[in-house]
Amino acid sequence: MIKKAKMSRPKYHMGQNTWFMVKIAWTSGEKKVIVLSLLSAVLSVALNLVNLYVAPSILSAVERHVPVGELMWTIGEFVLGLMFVSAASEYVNVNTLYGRISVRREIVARLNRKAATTSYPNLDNDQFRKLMAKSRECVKMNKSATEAVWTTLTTLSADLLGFLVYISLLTSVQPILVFIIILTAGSSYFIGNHVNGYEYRHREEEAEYERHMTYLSERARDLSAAKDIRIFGLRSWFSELYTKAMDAYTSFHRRAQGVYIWAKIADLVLTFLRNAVIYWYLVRMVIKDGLDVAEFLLFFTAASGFGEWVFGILREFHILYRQSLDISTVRECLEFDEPFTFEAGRTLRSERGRKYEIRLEHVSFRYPGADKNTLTDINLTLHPGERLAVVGLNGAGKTTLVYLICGLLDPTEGRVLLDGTDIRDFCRTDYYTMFSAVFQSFSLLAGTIAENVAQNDLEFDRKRVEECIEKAGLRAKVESLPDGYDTYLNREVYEGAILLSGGETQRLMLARALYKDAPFIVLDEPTAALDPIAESEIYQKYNELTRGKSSVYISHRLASTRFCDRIIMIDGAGISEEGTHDELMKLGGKYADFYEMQSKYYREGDADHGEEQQT
Ligand SMILES: Nc1ncnc2c1ncn2[C@@H]1O[C@H](COP(=O)(O)OP(=O)(O)OP(=O)(O)O)[C@@H](O)[C@H]1O
Repeated sequence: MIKKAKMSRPKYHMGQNTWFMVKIAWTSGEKKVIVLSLLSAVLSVALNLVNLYVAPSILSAVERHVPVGELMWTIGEFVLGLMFVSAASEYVNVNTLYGRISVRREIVARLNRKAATTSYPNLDNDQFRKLMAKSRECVKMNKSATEAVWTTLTTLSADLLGFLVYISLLTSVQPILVFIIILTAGSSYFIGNHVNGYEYRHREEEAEYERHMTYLSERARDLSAAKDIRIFGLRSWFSELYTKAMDAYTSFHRRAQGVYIWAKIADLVLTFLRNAVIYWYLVRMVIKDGLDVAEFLLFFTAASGFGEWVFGILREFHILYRQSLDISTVRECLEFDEPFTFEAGRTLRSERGRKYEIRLEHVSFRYPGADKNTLTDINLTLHPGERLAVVGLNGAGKTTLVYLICGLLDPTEGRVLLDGTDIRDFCRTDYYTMFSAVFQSFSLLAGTIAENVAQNDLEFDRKRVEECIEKAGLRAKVESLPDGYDTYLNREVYEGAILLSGGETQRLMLARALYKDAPFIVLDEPTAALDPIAESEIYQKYNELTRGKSSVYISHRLASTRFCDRIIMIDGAGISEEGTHDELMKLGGKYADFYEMQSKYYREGDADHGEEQQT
């Protein structure tokens, strides 16, 4: 059973979204998109009018027995007119394409900016994530709403202009004709629209059948499934499933075709009625008012064409309505509320060599939707220049604490203060400049090793990059590569790029943190992927790596936290123990238990190993 997703009302209507697109084109230096769209509409109506008048004018000249020269002149004028308008129209259409792509690209850039700079909690917010995913669909291709809307606006403008021109022509003949044509074309449109909307209304159902068939045919070809298919003799089961899916899909389309036939019949009947009425009126005018053949042809063609304009206006409004829903989605995503303050906050410049203090006052934090706090009533001061270790079991809240310190999350209760000022008052982007960090999940960009360390592809201090790579213990590896510091990372983008191991990547991230040289350094399990030798090397260098900075260090290996000035143990939502390694060992609490447990494991491991070797 396919569930229908509940559609919420769009925030912006058609007019507002059209204005939004016009404003983007205007401000992004693509004014010509607007001008060319209007020009294209005018040319399209002009072309239609030339075509409308060509046959009646020549017929009228023939009827009046004008000299051959004059007749040829009339024909020549129309041919030239048609050529000129068609060429101009083609020129405009070709030239409008790149501008439209540019406007769409501007929206893509805005979405990318939003995704990269939005407040961290938004990335965890379902509504924001859905809006972002939907928005990406709305900017993906030429036929996406943010580009195709220009075609709709152009066609709609042409339809409206054509409608006005034709209405003035036809009301001069018979106003009632105008009314009848609007009525029949309108009815034909609404019936057709309702019926043709069948596929749109059932698109989820159709997509489900398609997904099912694609899955089955892909699995049948999939190498990893090939063994099971053969060993377990799944071929006939697969065929049966595929036949069932195909039958369901065919039956869906048969149902849809059955519905469409009624739209066709309704359209035929209405067109027949409309033409019959037009013929009747015009024939009556020929008999009663002496309308000549050329005029008859002109008015009959105009009356039939008028229906097209009416139909076109309704159709384009409908398309615009759907595109407007997509544009509204993009706007809602771009305008998604930011829980943090950025430009409006106080500016903050990190001063080289200056040491700062961070204080957490009665800080509690609960993830949205969670039924209990991850952290409760934390009071903690990270003193200037202090090296603080945070330890605790899995899920105790260590990373969450670090996110609160770094300003990636805001407390649900309490405050985080930087030198006495609530960090919510600062521009958050400025606040982030205070931190160098190595998190558990890291991000390598498609660029060279040097660019990844400097986080910049334009200007960077190459010597400092090399020093940081050296400190992080990656120099030998980097220098062994043919392109050294200019070696590309990320094989998805660069052919021949290299793949670093987990430990090498972690060292690279450490080099990046060192290069940034911020007042605070945050290391969340920075040695988890390192081998014991590399890990011990980092511990030995820890003083040097964090010299002149305050640091927060998370680790599960308690032996590695001994060199920190203070250790806090997080347990059951709060800080349960606090002190130096020796103080905590003396206390004999959980820290001491865990430490003993780990040391025992290693000692026993060594003993077992030793025994094994002896036997
Ligand atoms: N985005 C999130 N939404 C909801 N709950 C979350 C989210 N991130 C973490 N949590 C929950 O918060 C708790 C603390 O997570 P956190 O990652 O801070 O723990 P940790 O002590 O760093 O764990 P580990 O040692 O495994 O890295 C966990 O129970 C986790 O499931």
